[in-house]
Amino acid sequence: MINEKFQVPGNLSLTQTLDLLYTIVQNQFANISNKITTEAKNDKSREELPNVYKELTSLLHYVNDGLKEVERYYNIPRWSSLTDNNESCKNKIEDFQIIGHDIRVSRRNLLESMKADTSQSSGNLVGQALSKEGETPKRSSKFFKGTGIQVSKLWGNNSKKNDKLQEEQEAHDKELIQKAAVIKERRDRESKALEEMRMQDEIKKTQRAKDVEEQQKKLMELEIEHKVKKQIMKKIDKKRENMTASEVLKSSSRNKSNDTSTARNNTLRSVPSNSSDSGRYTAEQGGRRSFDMTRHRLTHRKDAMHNSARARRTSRRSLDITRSSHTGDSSPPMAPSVEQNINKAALLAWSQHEQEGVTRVNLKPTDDIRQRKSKSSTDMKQEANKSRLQSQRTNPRARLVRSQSSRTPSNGKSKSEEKSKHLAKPTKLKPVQVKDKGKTPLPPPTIKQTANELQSIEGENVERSKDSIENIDGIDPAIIEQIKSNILDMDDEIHWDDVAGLTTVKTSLKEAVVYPFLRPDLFKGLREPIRGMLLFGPPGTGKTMIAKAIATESKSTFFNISASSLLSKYLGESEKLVKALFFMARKMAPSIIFIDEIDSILGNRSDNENESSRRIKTELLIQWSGLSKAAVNSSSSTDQRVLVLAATNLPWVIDDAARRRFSRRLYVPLPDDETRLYHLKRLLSHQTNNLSEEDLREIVQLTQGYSGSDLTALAKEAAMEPIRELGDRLMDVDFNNIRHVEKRDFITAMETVKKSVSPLSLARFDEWAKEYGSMGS
Ligand SMILES: Nc1ncnc2c1ncn2[C@@H]1O[C@H](COP(=O)(O)OP(=O)(O)OP(=O)(O)O)[C@@H](O)[C@H]1O
Repeated sequence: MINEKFQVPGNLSLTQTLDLLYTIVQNQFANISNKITTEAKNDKSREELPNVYKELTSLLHYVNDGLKEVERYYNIPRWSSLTDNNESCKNKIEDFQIIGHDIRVSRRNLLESMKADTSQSSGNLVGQALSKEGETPKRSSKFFKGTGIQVSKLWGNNSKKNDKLQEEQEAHDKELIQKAAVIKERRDRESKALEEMRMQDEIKKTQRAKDVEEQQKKLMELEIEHKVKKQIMKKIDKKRENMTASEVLKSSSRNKSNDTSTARNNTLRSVPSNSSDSGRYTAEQGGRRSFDMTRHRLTHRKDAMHNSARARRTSRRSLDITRSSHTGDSSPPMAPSVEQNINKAALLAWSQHEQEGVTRVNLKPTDDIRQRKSKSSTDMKQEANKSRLQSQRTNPRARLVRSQSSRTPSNGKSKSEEKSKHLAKPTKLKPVQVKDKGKTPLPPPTIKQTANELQSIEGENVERSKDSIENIDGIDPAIIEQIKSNILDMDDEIHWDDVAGLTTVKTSLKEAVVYPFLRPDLFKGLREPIRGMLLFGPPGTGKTMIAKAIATESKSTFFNISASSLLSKYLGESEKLVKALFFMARKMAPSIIFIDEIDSILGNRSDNENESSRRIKTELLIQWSGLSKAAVNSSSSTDQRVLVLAATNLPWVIDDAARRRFSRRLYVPLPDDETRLYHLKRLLSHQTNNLSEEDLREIVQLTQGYSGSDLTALAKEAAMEPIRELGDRLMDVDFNNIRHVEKRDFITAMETVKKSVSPLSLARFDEWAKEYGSMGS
């Protein structure tokens, strides 16, 4: 290889060619270096050293010629100008200088070692070596001219055997070696600096990550601290409220004064307001409730706060009175610990009395306190029983849920009065068990009785809520108006009988929606009603009709929405509308929010989706989820009776997130023979006709694949035929003289009204129904 000349491969760039040459030289030099180490150790092979020296010189020639070839091939006038713009070339040239330095050093060392051998032996190794050197290249290179270095000087060697030349060469070698050493040093420095920079970067990165971690930790700690504080504050507040209530009760029962009895009443009122979640309500509250729940809640909360504050003031006063009357002097108030004990005892007595109807106190206070406590708890028990009985008398809903243990007979009031009390029912009620010892409980009401009572209450609610939608607190009246005019559907009354066929669909809907809405008492827990149902199928199969029929049959408020009724030209209005819609639906429960063509609102998300429709979609999904959450967290049956019912002809377009929320997906298929017959009969029932059962069956056969709406259109078209025949006589003809509709009219109409659903789309519906839905017929 060394004796050959380097050839520039045509397909490489300059840098690649330099790389190739460098790799060849590097490998050759590595081989020669190996030889030097092995041969220098072996006496016999030392004779080979001159050859090795020659190889080193040839390698220098090879590099020299190779670089000249590169110069020629790439037409490089000056290496220095090239390297100014080309960093990688510059580095490569430096690499050549370094390897040149290494080759020269090895060659010099080898020469030294041969000189030493010559002085010892008779042979002249140096002479041999020098005589074996190749010829000095004749053409000088411009290589390194800019830097004052010339290839001829860098790589050339003196083939002259005289010492002078040799010395010159050595001096030159030294110079080059020094230069190469400088380059090497600079490179080392640079790589060291680079390494340092990299290390510093690493340190900075690690430090930054640590800082972020610490900040997150601190934030988390702060959050936890905040939460804990909040919980503690809540507990303290609750305790304080309860304590105040019990204090007032205690003192009022003892003093029996007018002032303290007012405080007691107020306190009794305020207790449930603070613990409305527990679902206990007093009779006064129930009686006072207006139907407008939101306003009522706000007013009630205000009242409760007011009463509670008054109660606290009164209780403090009454506690002082009690204290002074008990001690008989005007001594300073009791030490806080004793006061706390009294409070605790009263609180415990009150809560246990509430739960069990018996007094049991676990604290062990002083005799004095014990006396007061037992007395007050007995008083409290009587008070609570009294108030409960009163509550049962005045609050029918409360009586209803409590009637299993104690039924109070009607107190002779008129039906309308009773109804008005029904309307004033509280939203959240839980059965409160009162142990009336010694009394035989009346038999529980039958399911039918309970259902009837519930139904009458709920029916009244719907009526009232429809009247009072003008002013629902918290909703912009303009939005209410929009919902009322565009969405709330109060006109159409469609019953099951109006919908032809679809028995399976009807049965499923009755089970999933109608019965749970009518009998919320039966459909609780696992049986709780679903909150999302999808009706899908070809167009005109009666999906909208079914939705309306559900609303009628379940006595629900029907909100009928579509994409157009939701889209508002004002930014952000649509979301408000959606929010208000769900809010109203809850208020007016049982309700059905029917979304026709849901694919246009909740279709698959895409990149080119319009921003406002994306926002509506998100709001709709949020509100829908909120409905489920409200139901889960609520003990009230009304909250649970809001259903999102949707219809689509393109179920496969619906977004996955929306599809998931439809617990049931019912296929509403094309009508079968029997359904078409039933539908035809219903359509013709208001039209004079001569069609026999046989004619009808024939038409049914001819209308295979017709949808419900196709059939309606066909019947309308057929009914027009006798009129068309009249032509201009139409204006004078007597109604009774118009001929009846006949089979031939249907045959003629079939030429105009054809089926609208293609077999291909039917196959697609079947496929989707198999995968995601349930079949209906
Ligand atoms: N099963 C049916 N019983 C009685 N009438 C039906 C039935 N199916 C369809 N129709 C008739 O077709 C008309 C359109 O029905 P409807 O709007 O309920 O269909 P749809 O499935 O909601 O259609 P789209 O998917 O196009 O909204 C109804 O007004 C009714 O006259």
